[in-house]
Amino acid sequence: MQEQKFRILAINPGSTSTKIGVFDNERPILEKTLRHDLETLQQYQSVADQYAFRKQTILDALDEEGINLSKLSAVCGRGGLLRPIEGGTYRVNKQMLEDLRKGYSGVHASNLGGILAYEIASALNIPAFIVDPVVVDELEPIARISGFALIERRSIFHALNQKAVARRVAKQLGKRYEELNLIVAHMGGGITVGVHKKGRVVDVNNGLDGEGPFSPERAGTVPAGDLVSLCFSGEYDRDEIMNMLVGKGGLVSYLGTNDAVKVEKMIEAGDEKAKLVYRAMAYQVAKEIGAASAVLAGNVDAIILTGGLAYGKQFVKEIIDRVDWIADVIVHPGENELQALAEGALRVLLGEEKEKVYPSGKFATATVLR
Ligand SMILES: Nc1ncnc2c1ncn2[C@@H]1O[C@H](COP(=O)(O)OP(=O)(O)O)[C@@H](O)[C@H]1O
Ligand SMILES: CCCC(=O)OP(=O)(O)O
Repeated sequence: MQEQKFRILAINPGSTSTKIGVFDNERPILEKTLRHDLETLQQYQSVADQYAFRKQTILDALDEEGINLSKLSAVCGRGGLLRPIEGGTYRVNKQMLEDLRKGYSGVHASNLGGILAYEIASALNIPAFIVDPVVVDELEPIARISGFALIERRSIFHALNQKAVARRVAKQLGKRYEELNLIVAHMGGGITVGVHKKGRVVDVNNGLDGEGPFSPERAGTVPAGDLVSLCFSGEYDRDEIMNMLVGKGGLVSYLGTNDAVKVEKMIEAGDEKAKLVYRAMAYQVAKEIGAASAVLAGNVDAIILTGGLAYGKQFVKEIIDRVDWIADVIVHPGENELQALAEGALRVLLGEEKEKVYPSGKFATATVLR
């Protein structure tokens, strides 16, 4: 029988970039990172306001590359802060669009993924999907306890890339993902460290707004009492404080840039503050990996470092020096999200997997305290 052929456009809006890919089945024919500098993004009041800018940037890039939109079979976007759901491929529907537009579980660039996919796909009369959104929730009950009864820990992380890279490493090791205990540190605009226990992410820091290592643009865990004092100092409103934690935290707050490549240049030029802060970011990632190894009681098959920051040789070395006593460290710089999006859509188009209907599972009617 002749192989079915599908052309899929994958769209991955991150905090500092929009990545796009065009795939013929699983074969990439175009992959492009459209970087957005801080000044450009800061012109927009909210992530939702960036929609028209990002859509035009995507369409211009496809046009420049000579991609004929009418040849597309489907568009797949990275899913955002929806209701918590199990992993899988979901068709973009009305409820999903509503939740993405209002930021049901918060605001993040990936909220635009499903919206951009839908808008581009519906003009072409083809389906739009999302795969493994940032709200994939497989936490064990013990991991949900925060330490204060009104606040529950939430699973918000780089689910798409963490799972895709973990599967790739399992294949390299000649095992199934479901057989292994892995710690995956995704280090991009945000940083999340996931505990993958036999194929389920049973614990992970909420990489969006206030847990775990600081990142190029996020504050991560900060001392709670001091944060409360800042909130009630009378100098800042809620949005300003949230912007400090997400977008203007981390490297941005100390060094004025979210670009680790620039920070490395500052260090090369002898900037001692830049060196200290950059090393501190690696130190906090290593600490989080140590904590993750305790969740697995030390039974760790491998530690995986991935995301844009994993290209930084010195940064990666700082982490490895602190954690390689736990398990072998495997470095997969960058991410595999576009490929993972395309493959997720393809599995459904080929009928290998059933598309899931949003919202689903035990969280379908969940309300999130915010
Ligand atoms: N070669 C490199 N060396 C060090 N850091 C890098 C390199 N390439 C990208 N980065 C850094 O990785 C971060 C972005 O990671 P990425 O995974 O692309 O983020 P996101 O998808 O969240 O926008 C930025 O701080 C960027 O400067
Ligand atoms: C919301 C968790 C995912 C995340 O932080 O993505 P970016 O690093 O792309 O901002």
